[in-house]
Amino acid sequence: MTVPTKTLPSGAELPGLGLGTYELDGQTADSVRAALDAGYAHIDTAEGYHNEEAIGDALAEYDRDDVFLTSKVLAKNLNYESVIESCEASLDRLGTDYLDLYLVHWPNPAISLRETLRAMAELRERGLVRDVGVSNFSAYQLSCAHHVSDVPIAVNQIEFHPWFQRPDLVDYCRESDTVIEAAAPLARTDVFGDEVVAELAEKYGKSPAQVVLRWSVDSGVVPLPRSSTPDHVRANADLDWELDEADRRRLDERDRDEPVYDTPARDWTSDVYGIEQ
Ligand SMILES: NC(=O)C1=CN([C@@H]2O[C@H](COP(=O)(O)OP(=O)(O)OC[C@H]3O[C@@H](n4cnc5c(N)ncnc54)[C@H](OP(=O)(O)O)[C@@H]3O)[C@@H](O)[C@H]2O)C=CC1
Repeated sequence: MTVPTKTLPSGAELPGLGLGTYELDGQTADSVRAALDAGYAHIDTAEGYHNEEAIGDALAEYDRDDVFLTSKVLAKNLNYESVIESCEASLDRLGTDYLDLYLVHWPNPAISLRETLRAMAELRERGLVRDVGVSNFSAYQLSCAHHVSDVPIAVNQIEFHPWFQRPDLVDYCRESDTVIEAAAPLARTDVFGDEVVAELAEKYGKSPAQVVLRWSVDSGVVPLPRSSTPDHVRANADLDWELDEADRRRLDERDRDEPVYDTPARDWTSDVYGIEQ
């Protein structure tokens, strides 16, 4: 697989493709094994996915230092003590003594962002996490995070796929040196029905998933496709081919501003989420 890595503030290299694990349920450990055997070096989980123990079981069969491991703290656990406790509990369930990346799963305007990020900095200082970041933050919320944090905000994990390309948020992430990870990069299969995706899959002899993932990587984001089907896990790592520039641009033009999971009402603005927190 030819996927460029991204250098994070700690100096670590973030692999350019990761396995998503949301709702893998009983398939979690087998999917993680299939991914690591297929050459993935990056697993994305969260305390909210209730699968960290299964991931830990699978990881125990591999060299921990060969895997880039991300988890996330739930939005309800963003006060100082809860962030620390959540991270320690995730480490325990995952059977590891560090996370490569720890993310704030969703913003929570009821809890001080400064306090949350102070706890994230403490975790980094203690060596429990190597880099910290956020998820589902709007451009405004991300700018607040950069403003109040004592440690660099390495990543914003956001919904991103051909039907939901979020150009303003993507531009701000780039301007602020924040790596974008693509959650729901396959739009939970919805985008497979897009006529241009289908046409390009036919043209290149690839699956719609492979076309969308190749385009994601070419767009500069880090896709996190989830699959419970080992053949799909392996196929999604087949990125050793190229989309023509003109075809890539055709996919750029498929944006419909249409999320599969993002809730615009959660995109709080300055009224409730100010930098003075
Ligand atoms: N930070 C956040 O709030 C969020 C983070 N995420 C992260 O992003 C990851 C991916 O997003 P997710 O919402 O899970 O959905 P995806 O966009 O990755 O879509 C998953 C679906 O695609 C199918 N699929 C995967 N590969 C193929 C293939 N090659 N051919 C056919 N079908 C395929 C899977 O079915 P099958 O199992 O049969 O292969 C599954 O139904 C999550 O697991 C999570 O890690 C996602 C949402 C929110």
